Amino acid sequence: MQKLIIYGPAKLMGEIEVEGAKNAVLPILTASILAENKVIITNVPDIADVKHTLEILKYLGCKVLFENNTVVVDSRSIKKFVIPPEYTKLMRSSILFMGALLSKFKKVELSNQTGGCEIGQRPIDLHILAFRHLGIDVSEYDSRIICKCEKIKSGEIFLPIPSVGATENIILASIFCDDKIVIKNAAKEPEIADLCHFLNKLGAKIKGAGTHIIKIEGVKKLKNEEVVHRVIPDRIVAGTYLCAVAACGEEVVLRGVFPRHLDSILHILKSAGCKIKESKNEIWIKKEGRLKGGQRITTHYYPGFPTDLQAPVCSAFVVADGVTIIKETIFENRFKHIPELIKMGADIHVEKDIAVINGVEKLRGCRVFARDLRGGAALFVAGLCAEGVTEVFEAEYIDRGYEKIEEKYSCLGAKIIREKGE
Ligand SMILES: CC(=O)N[C@H]1[C@@H](OP(=O)(O)OP(=O)(O)OC[C@H]2O[C@@H](n3ccc(=O)[nH]c3=O)[C@H](O)[C@@H]2O)O[C@H](CO)[C@@H](O)[C@@H]1O
Ligand SMILES: C=C(OP(=O)(O)O)C(=O)O
Repeated sequence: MQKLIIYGPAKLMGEIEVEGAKNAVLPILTASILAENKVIITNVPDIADVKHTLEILKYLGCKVLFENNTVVVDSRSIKKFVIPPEYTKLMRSSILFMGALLSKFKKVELSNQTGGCEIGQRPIDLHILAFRHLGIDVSEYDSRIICKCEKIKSGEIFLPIPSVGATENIILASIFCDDKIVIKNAAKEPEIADLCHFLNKLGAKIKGAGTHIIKIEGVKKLKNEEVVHRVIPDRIVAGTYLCAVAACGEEVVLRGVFPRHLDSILHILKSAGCKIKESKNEIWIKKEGRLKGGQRITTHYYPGFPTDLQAPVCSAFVVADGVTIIKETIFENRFKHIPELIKMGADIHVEKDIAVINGVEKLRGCRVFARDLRGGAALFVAGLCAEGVTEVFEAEYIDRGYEKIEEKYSCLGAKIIREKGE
C-alpha cells in the first residue's frame, strides 16, 4: 500500500504545467483500435488508468509504446474481441471497449464487472438501451455482456441523462453506421469533443461534439494514414491545483490549461476572494488570508460544477471563513472523504446528498485513508494546508488520475514523501 506523507502547512508558489486529461485519453486510447494505421498520442499522463488501458490494448493484440508522455498504438495486429474480467476490473472506462470493439468486429464480449472507484451504482443501462436501438443484439450471462450485430443501424437516440460514458460508447459504436445516427441530450464534456476530434482525424464524420446534439455520419472505412493527436489538458487536475492554492494560499501559475473548461470553479474561487487572471493557456491564482465561505456549490453536468472536483473543493472550503454548502447530484456515494476530513478537525455535517461545511481556522495532520480517486486528492489538499504531518494511505487511488502528484506539488514548495504503507 502506498502512502503519501505531507508535512504541512504548505505555501504554494511557482509555475506548473498541467498534464493531459485522463478522461480524454482513456476513450482516445480505446478508439485507437479503430485506426487503419499507427496513431501517436501526445500529452498522455503517466497514470495508472493509462497503464491499465495499454494493458488491454496489448491483450487485444495491439503494439503499444509509451515513453515521455507519448503513446504509439499500432492496432493493425488486433485479433481479439473478448476482454476477460481481470482486465475490465482494472478500471471503469474499460466499458468503452464495447463500442470500439463493436465497430471493429461487429461483436464484443466482456465482463460487466468494471473496476474503478465505488462512488455510486454506476449502471450501464443507457449504454445497453442505446446499443439495442442501433440494432445490436445485447445479452448478459454470468456477469458477461455479449453484443453482436450484422450492421449498425441509423436512427436517433435520446439519452434521458447526458451520460459521458454512454455518449462515448454510442459514438464509438456508430462511426461505421449504415447512414446517420443522431444523439440527443448527449453529454457536452470537453473530453467528448476531444474524442470526436481524434476520431474525425482518423476519418470518422462526427459533428456537434461539445453540444447536446451529436450527429454521426457513417463511413465505409477510415483513412490509412498516421495520425498525431495531442490530448487536451486535465481540467480536474488543474481544478485540484486551484483548490490547493485556495486552501493553502500564495501564488501559482498553471500552464498549458484551457481556462474556459474551468469556468465553474474559477467563478466560485473568485467569489471566495482568490485573485485570478486567465489568458489563452494560463491561469494565475493568488490567495492571501482566509477563503470566504458562504458559497453554494451544486455538482452538475458540464458546463456546471464537475462532480470530480466536489471533493477537492470541499477541502478548500473546510478552512474558509463561514458556512459553505455542497450538493452532490451526480453520484450517490461521493462523500467518502468527509469522515477523514473530520478526523483532521473539519466541521462538516452530511444530510443525504448535502454537505454543510462550517469553516474552521485550521486542520491538523493525522492518518487518513483515500477511498476513491478524487476523495484521495481532497485528503492530499487537506494535508497540504493542515498543521503537522498528514499520512494519506491507499495513495494508489490518487495515482489512477494524478501524475506523480508528490513531485508536482514539491515543485511548488510543498514537502511530501511517498512510502510503502503498512
Ligand atoms: C472516464 C470518465 O470520463 N469518467 C467520468 C465520467 O464517468 P461516467 O461516464 O461513468 O459517468 P456518467 O456521465 O455516465 O454518469 C452520470 C450519472 O448517470 C448515471 N448513469 C450512467 C450511465 C447509465 O447507463 N446509467 C446511469 O444511470 C450514473 O450512475 C451517474 O449517476 O463522467 C462522470 C460524470 O461527469 C465523471 O465523474 C467521471 O470522471
Ligand atoms: C470517477 C472518475 O473516474 P472513472 O469514471 O474513471 O471512475 C474520476 O475521474 O473522478
